[in-house]
Amino acid sequence: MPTHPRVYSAHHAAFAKTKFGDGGSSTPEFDFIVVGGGPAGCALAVRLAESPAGYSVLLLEQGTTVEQNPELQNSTRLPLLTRSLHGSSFDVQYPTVGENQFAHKELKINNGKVLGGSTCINWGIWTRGPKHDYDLWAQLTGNQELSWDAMLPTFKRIERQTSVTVDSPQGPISIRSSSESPRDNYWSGTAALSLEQAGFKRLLNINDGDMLGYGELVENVGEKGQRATANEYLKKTSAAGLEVWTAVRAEKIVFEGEGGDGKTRAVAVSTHVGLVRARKEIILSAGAVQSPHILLLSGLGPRSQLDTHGIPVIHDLPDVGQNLWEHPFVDIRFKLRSDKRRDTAEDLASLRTAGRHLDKWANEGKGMISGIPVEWFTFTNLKERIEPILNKDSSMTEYEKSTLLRPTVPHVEQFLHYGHGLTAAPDPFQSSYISISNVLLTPRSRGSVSLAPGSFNAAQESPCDPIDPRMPRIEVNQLKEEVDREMMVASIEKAYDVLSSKAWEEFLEPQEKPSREAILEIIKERLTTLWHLGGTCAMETTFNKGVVDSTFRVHGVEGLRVADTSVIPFPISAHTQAVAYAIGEKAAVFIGRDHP
Ligand SMILES: Cc1cc2nc3c(=O)[nH]c(=O)nc-3n(C[C@H](O)[C@H](O)[C@H](O)COP(=O)(O)OP(=O)(O)OC[C@H]3O[C@@H](n4cnc5c(N)ncnc54)[C@H](O)[C@@H]3O)c2cc1C
Repeated sequence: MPTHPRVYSAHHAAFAKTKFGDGGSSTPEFDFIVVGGGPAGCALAVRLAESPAGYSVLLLEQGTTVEQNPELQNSTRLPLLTRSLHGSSFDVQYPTVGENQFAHKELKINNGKVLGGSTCINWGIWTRGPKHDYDLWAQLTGNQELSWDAMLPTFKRIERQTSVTVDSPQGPISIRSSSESPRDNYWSGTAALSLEQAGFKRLLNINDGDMLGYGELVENVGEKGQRATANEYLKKTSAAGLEVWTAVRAEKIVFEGEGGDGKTRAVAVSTHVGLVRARKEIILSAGAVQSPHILLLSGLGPRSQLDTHGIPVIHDLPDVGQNLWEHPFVDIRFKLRSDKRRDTAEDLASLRTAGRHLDKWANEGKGMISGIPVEWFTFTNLKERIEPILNKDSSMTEYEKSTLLRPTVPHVEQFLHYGHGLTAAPDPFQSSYISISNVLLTPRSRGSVSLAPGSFNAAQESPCDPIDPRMPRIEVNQLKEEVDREMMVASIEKAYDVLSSKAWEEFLEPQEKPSREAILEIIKERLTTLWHLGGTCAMETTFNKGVVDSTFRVHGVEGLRVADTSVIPFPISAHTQAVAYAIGEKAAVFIGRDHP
């Protein structure tokens, strides 16, 4: 793979001998080891390696590369084909436990398992999030470098606008808004009008920090409609000190020092192929499920849980794996009248029409396949609706008040699909749809990642298939809290208003707005996840001890950080990839400062 800096795969016969010597006689050593090649890990490893300090950096990824899997390449290039990657070798599909879910479903949560992480299998929606979330991070952690004003230059370092704009930043990840896309969506004007008619205020840019209203989609897609993944960081760097190992699974962290609660230092990563030492630091960027899982397997976590699994306690950290948040979502669909059918995502499920769209994209770089069939987003604050529920709930903490009841925060997001939405099976021969996806951005419900029976013993065994990750027990507890259900109901009611508005009258078959009870049944049937996980190694705040400090250093040990969406203390009102890149970028700054 010539475009990347030195990339080695453990699948190659010579790998073990080259890296670990004959019979494993040597232990490779780097200044820094970054575990996990998703957006946070790639941004962090590249920025560290580009530092003038001349660090040597090893990036470890359990999956293989897109280039090693040519049969999946087209699907990773085109966001609209994302669905075909679900269940492929690039996808972990984390199983979850369903007992506390409102819908009692055992979800399988897709997650990338390939160099580039979930950016290779995601939808390509690009949202930085509201400035008020970052300002609250800064306020609650006491670190002003996490405020919106301090994050803005970080986002500009990541992004590259495909159109020429006045203040055009030039980072590795190309982004564009839907009006700059050659997608040529027939429904755009009608959809915008319907949002106006439903009372939404037009936003000029959904990424300028103020998000209440409706605005255009921004997507991380390059000039030819190709998805920009975290691999862009690796392709664009010439840093000599960066080495990438793929198909290598990190099992646990190895410590030296006193143990117990004394000074203990992380010095090496035990992988399924051998031990690798870090002279300065080890950083976990393995995502919101695997970063806490690796900590637990290494002896950092709630003492009682570690004792139950027979894992020697390095440091008692009760919050590891707790506070798991995610964004639940539910599609509402209205049928297009049969004589009004035009291009929608259903076309891609029919060979005849999909061929036409594929040809158009291949020959002209245009058409609906050159992006996702979404153009408009809405963001709504529901403070007035949820305050009465929270006021009568005596378990409501100050922390929850400070995050949930802000008048500026978007509680729910909606996006308009030209097609059947993300959760329904395509139905090309029967009918075609316009859908609204309703996303709960600020759930109060929390889940957890914990050790599954046998995890520790399994982690000791070696070798095993490097791309078969260890599975912890995952509870997401979607809509467990009443207030979460209320926010979802409010969003769905609004979705009915939008799709029943005058603008859609001649195009859509009418549907009566269901009762509250009927909406709850719809939610039960269609509830799923938007694959945004976070919070499991949260930053310390005024209210919570957390797992890491505000520069992502793990409490109680030295030489170890977590840098990925796990550190986000409360659900951010945004799709999470831009935030993950920003966390990787920030971590490089914090680490560089500690190791001049
Ligand atoms: C189907 C889908 C659609 C999505 N759509 C969007 C979207 O449109 N917009 C958006 O903003 N976000 C979206 N997301 C979410 C976004 O992609 C993630 O939030 C983001 O990728 C998280 O980044 P991360 O670096 O924290 O972790 P990840 O992307 O999960 O990367 C972690 C990496 O670590 C590796 N790893 C894990 N354990 C180990 C180990 N033990 N050893 C070695 N390597 C390991 C994994 O293989 C993976 O490559 C979507 C996600 C999915 C799955």
